[in-house]
Amino acid sequence: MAGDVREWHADNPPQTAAIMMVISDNVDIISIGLVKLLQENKYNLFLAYSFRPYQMSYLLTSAEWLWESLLAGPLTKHSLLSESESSVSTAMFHCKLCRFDTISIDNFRAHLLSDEKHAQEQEDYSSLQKRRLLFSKLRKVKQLCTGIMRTTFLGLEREADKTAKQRRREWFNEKKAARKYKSAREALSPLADLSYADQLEQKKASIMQKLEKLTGNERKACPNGKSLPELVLQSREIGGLSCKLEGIIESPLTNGYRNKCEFSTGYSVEGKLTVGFMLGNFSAGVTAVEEAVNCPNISKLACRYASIFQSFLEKSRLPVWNRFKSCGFWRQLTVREGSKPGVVSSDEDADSRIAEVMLMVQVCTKDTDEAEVATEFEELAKAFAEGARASSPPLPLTVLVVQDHVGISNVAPPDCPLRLLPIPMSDNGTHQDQPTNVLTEARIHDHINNLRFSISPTAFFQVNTGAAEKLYSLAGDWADLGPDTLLFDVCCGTGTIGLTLAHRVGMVIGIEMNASAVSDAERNAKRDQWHKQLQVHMFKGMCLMITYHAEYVMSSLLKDEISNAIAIVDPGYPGLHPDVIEALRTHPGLKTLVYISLSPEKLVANAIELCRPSFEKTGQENKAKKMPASEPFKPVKAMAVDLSPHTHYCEMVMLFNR
Ligand SMILES: C[S@@+](CC[C@H](N)C(=O)[O-])C[C@H]1O[C@@H](n2cnc3c(N)ncnc32)[C@H](O)[C@@H]1O
Repeated sequence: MAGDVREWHADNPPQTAAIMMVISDNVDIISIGLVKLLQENKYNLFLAYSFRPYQMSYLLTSAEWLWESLLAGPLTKHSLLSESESSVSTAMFHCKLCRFDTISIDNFRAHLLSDEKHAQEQEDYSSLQKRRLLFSKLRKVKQLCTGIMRTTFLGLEREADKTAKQRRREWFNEKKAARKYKSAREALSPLADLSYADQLEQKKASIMQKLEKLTGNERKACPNGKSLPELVLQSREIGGLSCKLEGIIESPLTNGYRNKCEFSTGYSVEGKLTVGFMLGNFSAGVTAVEEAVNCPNISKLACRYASIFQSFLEKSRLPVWNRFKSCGFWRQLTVREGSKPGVVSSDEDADSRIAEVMLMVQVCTKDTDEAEVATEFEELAKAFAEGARASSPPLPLTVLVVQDHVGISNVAPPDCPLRLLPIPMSDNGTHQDQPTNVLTEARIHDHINNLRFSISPTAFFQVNTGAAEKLYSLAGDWADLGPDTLLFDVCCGTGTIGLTLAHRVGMVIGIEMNASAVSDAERNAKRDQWHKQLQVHMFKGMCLMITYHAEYVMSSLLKDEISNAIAIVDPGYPGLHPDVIEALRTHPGLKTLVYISLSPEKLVANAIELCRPSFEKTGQENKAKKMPASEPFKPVKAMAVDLSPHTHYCEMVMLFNR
């Protein structure tokens, strides 16, 4: 029966005010299993039995009856053996032979003496006395529980007021929070079982929600008595959206499109040493690492390198990283791929786009013997080189680099020490002519709009090259560029946006905090292609890439005399710093802004600051509202761009002007 109750519970969202009646003579036996479940879910429980249980039940019941008296007629106080609110005392002694109940030990003794049948029971009299003591203790516990029940009843009444919808939502949220993925496919490609058209619909709907949210937040941000901002007024004509959503741009590839994959090391659910993906967050207690089986977004090449690394680790003398103890050696493998120029691959042969491969193995060399580390690195390079050659078709391997990171999480700072490992060319031990510990050549190349981009190990590069090309073209088209435009590429990474649009503007200034990405950007800008195409020279007027946090330099870069500036910002997850927003918003020469974001929530939060009307200060505003007097931006249009098929992520582009 306990099983039945559990099954019912599993099939039904918590019915906080549900009443459950248990009819059983074995309640004392089943109660241990049920007590936690029923208390946690605050079910309203009634018990009925044909005779009093030998032991009192620990269940918190609302009332208890003898079944016969329940059937005999209307419920009376007498027939109610236990009723939580009035705490009526229950019969404490029960004769199993003739089902005699009494609360008096003397009556019970007299009953036992009444005939021979009870002689045996009489012998147990002394044990009954002991039991009496126990029962009296239990009765106190029950009285205590009755008090708790009363409080629970008040809670139940309040709970009952909640709508079924609310309860259902809470139930699903709890389930979601407790969710642990069953497979790497579920964790990495949660939408893979939907058709691509359905995935796009889902993403579009989610972006529309964000646009509605922006309208709502702008309305809230407008002080009483002030006229509503234009975007709130115009939203009435477009279904509550803060601006029109033009649509969603599809990814050219839906399978094998990722050009960067980070594989963790660890142990699978079965305890097998694995190079793959964690099935959830470590902070949520998930530690299992599973192989990337059936994850359509990942290239076959990346999976092959993960499996070569896994075979190597099985033989290595050094341990894999232990997340609980924060110790171990081998931590992570990053596979980065560079694509050939102009190759249009299809979902079936997505790997045919790959021309160059960079492998970055993250280790923690702390407390490990240097000579042993050197030997292991040599064997690692050999394993990758041989594995790449033995694959069919052979895999490209351009750069092998080791990142030495001692931190707790695998996310290493960009200035973490890197070491370039020579890649053996063949079994006879000849090596590629590569210097060790010199990182000048630790780069692969990718192509966007037929331009070649250098990518160093820690530099950001969009993970879906084909879709990124569409994203940058859209940003360029919306930005309304001209030959005298000064284009600010804010958070420029390797300079992809600014450089792909440089031929359409007078000058590009890129701002990026990651020094090696800026060095890539400078190399990319200096290439012959730029000199020929644009007759530009670095730092002589056309393309300037600056290594700085945007918040420190934005206001000084936006000089007063600039009248034709356009900014394209792409800050990633953190969104724009308030100082950058203030600099952009308060410069009168900046009329157009294109915001690209993988985190539509952040975009919406920043958009509120960009579009909020500036009111005279009353001194009452909180810090977030202190925007110096300036003309607010208006959101003109938005577009979703799908850079991550099979996942929930979606890039959002929004055009603002004023
Ligand atoms: C989403 S990436 C975009 C890079 C580039 N626009 C592209 O598409 O390849 C965001 C970039 O912003 C940089 N970044 C983040 N916060 C920054 C800040 N406060 N100042 C300057 N750059 C920043 C990161 O290092 C990263 O390269």
